[in-house]
Amino acid sequence: MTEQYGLSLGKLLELTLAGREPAEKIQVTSSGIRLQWLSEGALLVKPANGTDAGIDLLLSAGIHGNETAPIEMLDRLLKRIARGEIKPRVRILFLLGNPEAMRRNVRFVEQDMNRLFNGKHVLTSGFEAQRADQLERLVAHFFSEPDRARLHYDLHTAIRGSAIERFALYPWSEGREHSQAEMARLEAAGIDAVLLQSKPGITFSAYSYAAHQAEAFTLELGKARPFGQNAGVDVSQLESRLKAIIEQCEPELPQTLERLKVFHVSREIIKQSEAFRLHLADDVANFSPLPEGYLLAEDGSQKWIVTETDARIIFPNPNVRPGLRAGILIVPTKALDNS
Ligand SMILES: O=C(O)CCC(=O)N[C@@H](CCC(=O)O)C(=O)O
Ligand SMILES: [Zn+2]
Repeated sequence: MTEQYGLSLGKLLELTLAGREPAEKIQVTSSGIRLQWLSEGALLVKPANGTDAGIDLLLSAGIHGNETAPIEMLDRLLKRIARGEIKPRVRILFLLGNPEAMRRNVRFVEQDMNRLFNGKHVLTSGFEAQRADQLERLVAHFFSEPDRARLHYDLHTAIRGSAIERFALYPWSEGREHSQAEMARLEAAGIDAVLLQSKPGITFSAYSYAAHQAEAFTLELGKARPFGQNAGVDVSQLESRLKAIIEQCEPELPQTLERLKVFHVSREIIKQSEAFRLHLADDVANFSPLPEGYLLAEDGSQKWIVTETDARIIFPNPNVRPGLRAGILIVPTKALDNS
């Protein structure tokens, strides 16, 4: 196939959705960029000889199969690489997390894959557990080269609408500080808020962060919609920033955070049993403020009453399995200008 139409490995998404393996697993563009199919939904891109800037960039989407806007964005970036329009100077691993859930347009098939990392998949079995294991191995291999900068953006969209549309969750690990420079980069990528975690996590970004010392983020980019219906999800600023990182032509980042809103987790609401009741309407958006004294949830004799000043709720979801997070109570870390 000519480069005008792009190398056929640029069709990672089409191949993955069709459940097809490419006949040719390695292809090289005319400028020496190497594309390698690793397994279903996994493609490695290497810069041409002598152009590698020493950065390993992991771009993942589709960990939840019905969160399609970021999958479409990665598809656009990869196709531009395969056409020779974008010339990477960083190694990139493209991962489409849960192909079967993507084909069915569902969040997951058997269980939420974004609760199966950092060792959790070995405690269970089934389709998503095997895939989480495979993704961890792919990432471990990708991040095994020494003395390189490691960056992971795990891209999502949310079940509910959000008062703050684009936001990041920044994992936590003992002894590490959240990087101001990375937060400035998020701001430059059109992310409006960041939520700092304060305990170890079991999500995909928490795995890269803790197990491979990558700078890693879950990015929430709008509301989840089916393929082809994402005109209302604006990822343009992030897409331009990723292109700039890939080509190593990023405009200089500001030294201080200007408009990024910073929150930290006050408490996670963990559903204990099927008696769990959440006292929030389905249309309450992420980041909605909750008044002090508000009875947020009950589970048998356990009650979650808001005691925090200026608390907000994100990801309220009473339909998770017992033992899993049914919402996060967050509070602002610094004075908020526009809230
Ligand atoms: O909208 C929701 O309720 C969930 C959206 C979503 O999938 N969010 C991620 C966040 C991952 C993290 O905490 O870093 C998730 O719940 O897996
Ligand atoms: Zn998600």
